[in-house]
Amino acid sequence: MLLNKLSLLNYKNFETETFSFDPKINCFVGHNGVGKTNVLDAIYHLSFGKSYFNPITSQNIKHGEDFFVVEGEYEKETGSEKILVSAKRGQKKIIKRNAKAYEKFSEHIGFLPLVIISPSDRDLITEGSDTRRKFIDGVISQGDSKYLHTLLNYNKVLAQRNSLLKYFAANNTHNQDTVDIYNEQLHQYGTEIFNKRNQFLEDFTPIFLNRYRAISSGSETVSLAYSSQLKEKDLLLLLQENALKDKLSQYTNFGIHKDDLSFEIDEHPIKKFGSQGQQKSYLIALKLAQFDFIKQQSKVNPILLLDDIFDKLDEQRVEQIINLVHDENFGQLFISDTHADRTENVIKKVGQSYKMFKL
Ligand SMILES: Nc1ncnc2c1ncn2[C@@H]1O[C@H](COP(=O)(O)OP(=O)(O)OP(=O)(O)O)[C@@H](O)[C@H]1O
Repeated sequence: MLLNKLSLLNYKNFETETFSFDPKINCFVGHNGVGKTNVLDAIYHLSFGKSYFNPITSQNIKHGEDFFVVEGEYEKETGSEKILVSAKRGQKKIIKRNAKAYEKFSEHIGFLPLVIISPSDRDLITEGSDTRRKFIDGVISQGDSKYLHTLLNYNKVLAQRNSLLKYFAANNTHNQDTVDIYNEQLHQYGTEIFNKRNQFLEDFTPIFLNRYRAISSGSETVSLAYSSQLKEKDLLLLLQENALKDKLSQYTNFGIHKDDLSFEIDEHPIKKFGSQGQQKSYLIALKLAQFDFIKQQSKVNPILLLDDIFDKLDEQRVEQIINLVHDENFGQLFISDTHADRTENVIKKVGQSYKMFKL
């Protein structure tokens, strides 16, 4: 899969801009704030229908403008594809594939597999469990559209159940039969998601450990574990047994919305005990494993975006990663960096075709 051409109109700091890409390596270089990350984000937008960095659509429209359009021309094994994402202030975003609008954005997820490695990945270690659940969901969804659909259903029922609990508390009333209907639905969707997450971790962990070993030369042991209340008990039982707790807290205390991943190094949480370098290596191993996993599932090389790589990696490690595209294993690579010379020196060594874009 290749992205041949990208056109931007009023996207963040770009008014109108068109880029024609190299099939292997593309580098965006320039001073801070010129829009290097924004170009990568536009490419991300075409795969996921949203920004990786700023989920508020209106803030992705250029200041003072009314709308943005991002358009990409791809070459897939099945033929060429034109994907367009557009947003107008106050209106619903539109995603079109070959001029036909998607009814549901979820149908588009996984069509253009993509992995991004960015300094903001550190949120996976530092932020709450929500960020880690999003990571798991993102990886699974790219290869399993039914999973995303089930997850959306689960979240809808969960929101309804929470509103109902609040409504009962506000009106000093309670109807367990209605709660039970939601319990059944949460149980059905939640168990399906739990099973898929569990299976995913089983498949993904060895891939991740392999990647970490390769990056760190095996000097420390790391682990990745999935924690879920559903490992202890069936969700329906948990919901029934904790009915009073939910009633008092006006909130659903049990379910897959409480799942988390634990990241450990030598059996201690990496957040507290990992050095900065170890944390970086852990995150890169996670992302490269994501790449391997999606590739295994979709049988295509995902597009790889490396944002601000030298912020995250030393020169040797960048070279090591860029070398990966030398193999047939990797597909098209997009890189952003502040120093043109530094990036070009590393890329030249790889001996692949490349294109530099000075912004
Ligand atoms: N909606 C918007 N309208 C206009 N400009 C915007 C909008 N959103 C972001 N920007 C501008 O985009 C620029 C940041 O772009 P970006 O993050 O791509 O920079 P960068 O080249 O990657 O910089 P760095 O090297 O510091 O990472 C800032 O100048 C910011 O003001």
